[in-house]
Amino acid sequence: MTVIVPELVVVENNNLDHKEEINKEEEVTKEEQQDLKRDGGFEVPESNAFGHSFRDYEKESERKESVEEFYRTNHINQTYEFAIKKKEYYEKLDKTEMSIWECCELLNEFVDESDPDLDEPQIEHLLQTAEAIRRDYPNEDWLHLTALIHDLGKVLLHPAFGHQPQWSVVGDTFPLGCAFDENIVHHQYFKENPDNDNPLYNTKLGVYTENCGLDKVTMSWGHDEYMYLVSKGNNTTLPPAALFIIRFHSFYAMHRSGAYRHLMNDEDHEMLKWLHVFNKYDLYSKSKVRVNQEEVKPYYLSLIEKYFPAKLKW
Ligand SMILES: O[C@H]1[C@H](O)[C@@H](O)[C@H](O)[C@@H](O)[C@H]1O
Ligand SMILES: [Fe+2]
Ligand SMILES: [Fe+2]
Repeated sequence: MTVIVPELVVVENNNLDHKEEINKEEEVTKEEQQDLKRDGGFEVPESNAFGHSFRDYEKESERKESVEEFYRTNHINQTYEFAIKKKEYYEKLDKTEMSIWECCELLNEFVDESDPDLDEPQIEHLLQTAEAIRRDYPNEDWLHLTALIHDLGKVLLHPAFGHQPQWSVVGDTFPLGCAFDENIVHHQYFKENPDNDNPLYNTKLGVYTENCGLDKVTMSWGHDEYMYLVSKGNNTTLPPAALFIIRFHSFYAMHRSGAYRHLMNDEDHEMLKWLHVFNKYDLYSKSKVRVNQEEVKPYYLSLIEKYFPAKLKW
């Protein structure tokens, strides 16, 4: 199968060089971590809105306890069977019909309980990410739209979707049907997950074969997989790299820590370049500074029209 990947044009004032990171089996090294931080176009802030470093799950803060409780519940309940059932139920896309922008507005109501870096309504996060990436990659309009929609799957929290609990919608994701990797946030809570004691699921490969490709992997159920299903099921014309970003942006153990390389194939490594670009904006654009929605709305409406039908099935 040939997959068309948009060419990664490294913008001039952007010295992020992801080429070295591809096809490496080992964990992301210190140097690579530095590379991820270094960027002339986008200034990576030292601290989040609470004055702490980003994604510090151990740091005492007003959100630490609730975030940890979130992951405890998430890690106990996300099993291979659970994820498969949810996917079967939601991939029918028979719950409702609405436009992308309507969905963005629905997210005004929700704050993500898994996030140590942000307690703003989700629509702010979508616009902050999209506007930040648009500034540095002005010509990649598909990437602006990907940023705008990447978290729309959080609409599963909405009463119209059965009011799903936060643990089955948000937070980092991880493969099921094989051993849980130590790089996953609050890994200790997997001890209470029934799959952890199941010999079918608790080995390195579990139900998978070496380098089978992430497309074959059942990830913990949540907003990533759901929005991927929605985008694909509504025949978006966004490129495969956009779908990969949407589907795996919460898979930090893979894209940040370099875990689960044994499940990835060559295409995954190609796509990962773009996910690395995207992640910087997804994570570090989180702030208390709000974007003027009315001002930017016409631009995003034009992108939605280019890549999606007017009404989508959800
Ligand atoms: O708390 C955050 C949030 O839920 C994001 O939307 C998700 O993509 C991240 O992976 C997660 O850690
Ligand atoms: Fe997300
Ligand atoms: Fe996000």
